[in-house]
Amino acid sequence: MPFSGQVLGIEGTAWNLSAALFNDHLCALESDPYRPPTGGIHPREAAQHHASVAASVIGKVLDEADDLQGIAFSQGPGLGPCLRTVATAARALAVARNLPLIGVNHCVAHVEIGRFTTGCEDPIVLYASGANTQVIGYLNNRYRIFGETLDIGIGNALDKFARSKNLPHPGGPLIEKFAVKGSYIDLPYTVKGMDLAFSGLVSAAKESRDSLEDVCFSLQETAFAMCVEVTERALAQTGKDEVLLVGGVGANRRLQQMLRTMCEDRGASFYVPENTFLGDNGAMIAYTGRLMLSHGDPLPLSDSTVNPNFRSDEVTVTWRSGERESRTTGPTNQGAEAVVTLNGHEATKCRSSKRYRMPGLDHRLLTERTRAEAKLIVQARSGGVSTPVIRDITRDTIVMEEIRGQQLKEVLTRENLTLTGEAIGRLHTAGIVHGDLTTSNLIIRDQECVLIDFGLAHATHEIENRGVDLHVLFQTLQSTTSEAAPLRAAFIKGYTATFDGAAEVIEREEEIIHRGRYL
Ligand SMILES: C[C@@H](O)[C@H](NC(=O)OP(=O)(O)OC[C@H]1O[C@@H](n2cnc3c(N)ncnc32)[C@H](O)[C@@H]1O)C(=O)O
Ligand SMILES: Nc1ncnc2c1ncn2[C@@H]1O[C@H](COP(=O)(O)OP(=O)(O)OP(=O)(O)O)[C@@H](O)[C@H]1O
Ligand SMILES: [Fe+2]
Repeated sequence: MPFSGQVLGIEGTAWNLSAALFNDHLCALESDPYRPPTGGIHPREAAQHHASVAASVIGKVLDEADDLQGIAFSQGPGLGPCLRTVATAARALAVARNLPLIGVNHCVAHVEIGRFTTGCEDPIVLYASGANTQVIGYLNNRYRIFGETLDIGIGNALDKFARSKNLPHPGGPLIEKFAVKGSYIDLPYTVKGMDLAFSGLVSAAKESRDSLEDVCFSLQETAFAMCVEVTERALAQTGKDEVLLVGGVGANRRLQQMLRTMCEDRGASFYVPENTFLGDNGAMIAYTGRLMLSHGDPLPLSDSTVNPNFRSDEVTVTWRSGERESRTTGPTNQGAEAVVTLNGHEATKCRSSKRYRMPGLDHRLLTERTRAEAKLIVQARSGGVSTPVIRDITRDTIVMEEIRGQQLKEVLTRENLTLTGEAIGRLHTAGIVHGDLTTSNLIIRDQECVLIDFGLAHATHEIENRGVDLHVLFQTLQSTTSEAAPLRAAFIKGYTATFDGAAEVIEREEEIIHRGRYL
């Protein structure tokens, strides 16, 4: 029998105390945002705000209830004091009314309300909010994180910059206004595989002596181009053909436009919910809570402790059927950033201009990456790493030997992961990091692992960069197979055999996984 009845959802992970009532449609939604008088969000003050308005906000929504069946709340991620305030209110209500309690993952809720309100089915999600910047896709009953920020969320990055210019919180919408009158200047662009970092960009923007309009414009252009690039990468890797934008920063028109352009050029569909459902809101919690309850996921009170670092891939999704069949790729390999044509002997890799990004940025990325790629392929070969032989190079094109073998993603065995570990160990010994270690950039041929796609590679001995190399690979394994752990162990075996500094890098990779995102 289909589930009927209403679920109350309470959201309060950071700036917005919001409650909603969901049946098979939204019945009521009330919010009371916290606005810091100065500076950014102060967790304790925000929690005090939530505590002082909760009764009235929730009360108004409950006035509309006539068939209440459950109480859902944001269990995490978010700011500890805020989460605890909301959880306390939710527990009290559930006990008083003898109703089931449902602990909702806030990130999953952003995705679910986005799918519901736009009607998309199986998208690659760009979740761009204050605290989070993630590229998410559904696989084997979980929302997998393909890539994410390695330091701060994009919204926090924008807000930090705005604060440094004495603009009030939240800075994102104001930056969007100033940007309208700006022109493009170069700022640091940091993409590592499907991960991103914003700190360097924010520091450079803060220090820039150009006009506020120009810096706001270029900050947006650079940060958004980074997000669109990793989203396109996830599309190319998974073969999915829908993109969904969620999170508070999703309200930005320029970000929406850039994603729409990228999707048009790739033949994918772009979806974005209306603003009410983009930033934090109670409706997303009520809706997702109702989905969970109707599939039998209530939460015992003893398990209702909040989790400030709750990640989307920790949730088993009980309410969705499998992902849709992926599209098959055509005769040319249209990767995320280049078109590669193979003729049986040679591979011609031509980097494509991207309409979504500024011509200046586009030209810079194409030239820098083509040049760096050719140079590092040659250097890696001299360090004993198997790579294609380079035959020719122009501004945006490299002609190289075609490697005839199987992509690692097609042959994910322990033996092949050990071969991969050996190759990466040699690469790191040679002082090079690959920068994009996904399983389609590793080709297994004649009992060896050949490395291709050095577009994001660089020469460095830094442990952090090596750690990120491993992290990108392990994340790909995590998001594409159900037996990531033994494959990871097999990789480490090979890596340790060919690289003296392996232990330190493996330790760093573990640190990267556990690093908090709420800086
Ligand atoms: C865990 C949870 O607390 C957190 N929530 C959160 O970050 O609030 P959200 O409502 O999703 O996003 C707020 C961010 O969204 C930015 N923002 C809002 N409108 C914007 C605009 N037009 N352009 C750029 N940024 C904008 C704000 O500057 C702020 O940084 C999250 O989802 O990560
Ligand atoms: N030298 C080569 N020999 C054989 N196949 C190749 C070669 N270079 C590239 N390819 C094929 O083309 C695909 C795309 O190449 P590459 O990864 O270099 O481009 P890309 O646009 O950077 O892709 P992505 O961003 O998705 O990693 C590879 O996954 C591989 O299948
Ligand atoms: Fe959020």
